[in-house]
Amino acid sequence: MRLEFRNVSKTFGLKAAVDDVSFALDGAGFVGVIGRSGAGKSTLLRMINRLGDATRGQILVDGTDILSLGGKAKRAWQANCAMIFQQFNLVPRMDVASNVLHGLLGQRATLATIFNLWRAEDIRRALAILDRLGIAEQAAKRAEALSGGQQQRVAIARALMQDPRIILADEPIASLDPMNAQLVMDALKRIQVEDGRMVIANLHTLDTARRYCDRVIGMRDGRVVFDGRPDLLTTSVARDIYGADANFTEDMTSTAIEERDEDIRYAAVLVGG
Ligand SMILES: Nc1ncnc2c1ncn2[C@@H]1O[C@H](COP(=O)(O)OP(=O)(O)OP(=O)(O)O)[C@@H](O)[C@H]1O
Repeated sequence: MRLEFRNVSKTFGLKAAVDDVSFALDGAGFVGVIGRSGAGKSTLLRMINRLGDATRGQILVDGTDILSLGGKAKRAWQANCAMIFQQFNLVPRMDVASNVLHGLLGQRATLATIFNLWRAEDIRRALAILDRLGIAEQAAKRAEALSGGQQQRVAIARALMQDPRIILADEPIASLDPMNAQLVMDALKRIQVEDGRMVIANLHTLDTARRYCDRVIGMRDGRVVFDGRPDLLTTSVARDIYGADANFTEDMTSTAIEERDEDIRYAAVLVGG
């Protein structure tokens, strides 16, 4: 799959949240979008699945401008790019399995979904996805009873239910402690590598971008100011992206955890890796 931004801008009033952005992504990979708050990361991501429209430009997916899609074609595209959010956006009082099955809303008859009548094969698939993410035993619990890291993995499971080509993640670990952040990032990475799906994640820390991404896009004031491999993200490049002064240190964007042995073993058990 080729995803190409061509001179894409999005303005709110006079403010250009995304300003003449062009880049192309070829094939599956893990792409991180970094930049300080207000740089335009969310706006960029939301245009890809048409949660927000662009003011100018084209977003080409295998040659088709997805910004020009309407009606059924637009919905089909949206089903192909699932989104996960910082605040998980689950239905808190609903059980985990039903939350996951909600990934199929729009693909199944409305009446059946209102009454929570799902096909046996859908239920089996939801449970298999939960199992893959290491949270099968939570399937019958209410979503609100789970930890943040578990809830985010439920949100990932719901996204996978759509069988999307792209997973868009808007600050997926910003509300999580470092341990749970690692579990969630490991789960996203596995999905990207094993399934060959493209993952595009807005990340608020440099160390996460370095550790998980194949490609990093750095934004500042709506513009792309860095686009390349994570190993090219030197401190001075980072300083430029974050618009920081000479006092900038990487710790300012860091959530690095101490990698104690038991943490690593625990993570491996939970994600089944
Ligand atoms: N619906 C909106 N109406 C008006 N201005 C908006 C709207 N959405 C975003 N903006 C503005 O556009 C700019 C980019 O916002 P955006 O949320 O994309 O940045 P971000 O990099 O994702 O930041 P954060 O990490 O804080 O979410 C900001 O100046 C923001 O105030």
